[in-house]
Amino acid sequence: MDGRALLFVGPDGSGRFTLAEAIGITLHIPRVVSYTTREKRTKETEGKEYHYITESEFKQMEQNEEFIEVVQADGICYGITKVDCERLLKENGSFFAILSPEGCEIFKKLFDKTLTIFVQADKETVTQRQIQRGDDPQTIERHLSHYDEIMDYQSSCDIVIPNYDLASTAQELTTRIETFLGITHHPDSKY
Ligand SMILES: Nc1nc2c(ncn2[C@@H]2O[C@H](COP(=O)(O)OP(=O)(O)O)[C@@H](O)[C@H]2O)c(=O)[nH]1
Ligand SMILES: Nc1ncnc2c1ncn2[C@@H]1O[C@H](COP(=O)(O)OP(=O)(O)O)[C@@H](O)[C@H]1O
Repeated sequence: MDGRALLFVGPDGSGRFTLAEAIGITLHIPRVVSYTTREKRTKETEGKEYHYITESEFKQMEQNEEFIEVVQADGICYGITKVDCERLLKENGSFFAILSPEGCEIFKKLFDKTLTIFVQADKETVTQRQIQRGDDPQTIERHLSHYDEIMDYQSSCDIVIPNYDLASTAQELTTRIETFLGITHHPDSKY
């Protein structure tokens, strides 16, 4: 596909969603929203974090070949549709996605220009953030069981960014994404 896909990957709780949202607002780049069969959590909103669908709806969409890629993790299905990617590329020329390493590899093959951004934080930090976010203990344990395997993927990414101080991480990442997108600023510009 002709267009630029910015792919966020990293361990759960590292801050992928937070950074993608913040940078998306600054640079006016939308995020492609995945479909999932997992239940919507109380704090989540349909169409914001995900599109929540049943397993049979997911199967039907898969049979109709609507997905550009699908992944199953811990019994939950996730997928991104071709039509959503095409629409965002037509409207904006680029989009963000939050993906597993497998999803990133598929997108790398399908898109002309991809930038893989690995958001990194240590195990203690991601654990604390998930507790604060209100994830239940089983979910945190499930996420942590994938931590080491996901960290191994950083060597395959274009950018590896540690996320501790949110403001400075967002600023550094914005600059690096602007370079990738070929956005230049007037030297006197404050932003
Ligand atoms: N390949 C792929 N991975 C996805 C997609 N949507 C989400 N993910 C990954 O699935 C993981 C689990 O999602 P999450 O919302 O945290 O569900 P939880 O594990 O139940 O808390 C995330 O860490 C993402 O990396 C998708 O459409 N494709
Ligand atoms: N640099 C940071 N400092 C402190 N808290 C952060 C930082 N980045 C993200 N968070 C918080 O940590 C939690 C996990 O971030 P989130 O973006 O949901 O992670 P992910 O999408 O990688 O699972 C959220 O509650 C978020 O507000």
